[in-house]
Amino acid sequence: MDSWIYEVECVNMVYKKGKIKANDDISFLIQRGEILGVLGPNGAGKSTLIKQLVGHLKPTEGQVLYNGLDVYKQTRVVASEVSYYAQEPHALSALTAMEALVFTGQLRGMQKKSAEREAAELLERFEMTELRNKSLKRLSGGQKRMVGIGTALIGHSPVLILDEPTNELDPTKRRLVWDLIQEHNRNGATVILVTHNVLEAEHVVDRVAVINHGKLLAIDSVVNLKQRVDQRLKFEIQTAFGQREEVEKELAEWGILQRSGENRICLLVDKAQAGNVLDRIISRRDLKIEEYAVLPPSLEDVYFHIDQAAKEVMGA
Ligand SMILES: Nc1ncnc2c1ncn2[C@@H]1O[C@H](COP(=O)(O)OP(=O)(O)OP(=O)(O)O)[C@@H](O)[C@H]1O
Repeated sequence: MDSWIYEVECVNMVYKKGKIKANDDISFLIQRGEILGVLGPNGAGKSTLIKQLVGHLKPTEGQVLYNGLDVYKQTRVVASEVSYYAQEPHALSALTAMEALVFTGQLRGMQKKSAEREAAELLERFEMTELRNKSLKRLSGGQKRMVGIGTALIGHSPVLILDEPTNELDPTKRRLVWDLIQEHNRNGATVILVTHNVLEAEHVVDRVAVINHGKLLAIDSVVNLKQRVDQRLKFEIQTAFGQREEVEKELAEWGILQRSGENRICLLVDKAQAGNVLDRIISRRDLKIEEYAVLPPSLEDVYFHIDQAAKEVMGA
C-alpha cells in the first residue's frame, strides 16, 4: 500500500461570491498514519482546504486524491472512511447526546449494541454520563463540542479530520481531546487537524503545514521547522513588583531584552551565554526575580517566523 493517503495537487479555490483566492496553488502529500497539524491565522484558508479533503467543496482547479481516488468523485468511499469534525454546529442538534453518538456509529456501519457500548464509554470519558439523555440543544457550548468530537471518534475511522477540535474547551477537556487523538493515532488512524492551539499541538503533531493568504508557506516536521528559526534560548523572567528595571540593567549585557509585561522580561541569549545568565540569576540573590524559565524555540516561534518571512517576501 502507498505510504501517502492523500495527494493534494495544485489546488486552487475561489468562492463564487468571493474575489480572493481562499486556496492558492496548494500541493502536498499526507503520510498514512501521521498526525498533520494545519496552522495559520484567521481567514488563512485552512477550513477551505480541509473541506476539500472531505469532498465538501470542489476545488476550482486541481484535485485531491484519497488513496489514489479523486475525493470529489468518490464521496461515498471518503464518507465511509474519513471522519470529519467541523467548526460549525452539527446537524444532530434535535437528538440527545447518546442518540447523536449511536446514530453516527450506526451510519459508520456499527451494530446498534456496539455503537451503544462505545457511545457510553465516550460519554464516561467526557464525564458526561449524566447528560446522556439531554438534547444537544440544551448542552453548553463546550459539552456540545465534546459530543461533536465523540461523533468524529466513534467507529474508529481510518482518517480523522478535525477543524479546531479543542476550541472552546476547558484545559482538562482540551488535554482529554489531545489524549484521544493520540490514542486513535496509535491505533492506526491518520489525523489531520486545524488548530490555533499551537503550544499544545506541538506535543502531538508529527508534521505541520503553515498556511496564510491561501498559500502553503511550509510543511515539515516540528523538529525541521524549528531549525529554521532563531536558535537562541529564551529566558522568561518575572520580577518582583517595581524591580523590572533593576533586573534589566543587570542582564542586558547578555542578550536582547524584550519587555513582555510590567514585571516580565524576555531575554534572548546565544546558547553559549546561557550558563553565564543562569549564574548571574542564581548568584545575585539580591535581584528580585520571582520566577524564570529557559526555553528553546517553540512551534509558536516557528509559526510567527514563517508568517513574518512570507510577509517580507510579499512586501518586497
Ligand atoms: N462560503 C464562503 N463564501 C465566500 N468566501 C468564503 C467562504 N468561506 C470562506 N470564505 C473566505 O475564504 C477565506 C478563507 O476562509 P477559511 O474559512 O478557509 O479560513 P480559516 O483559515 O479556516 O479561518 P479561521 O481560522 O478564522 O477559521 C476567508 O477570506 C473567508 O472570508
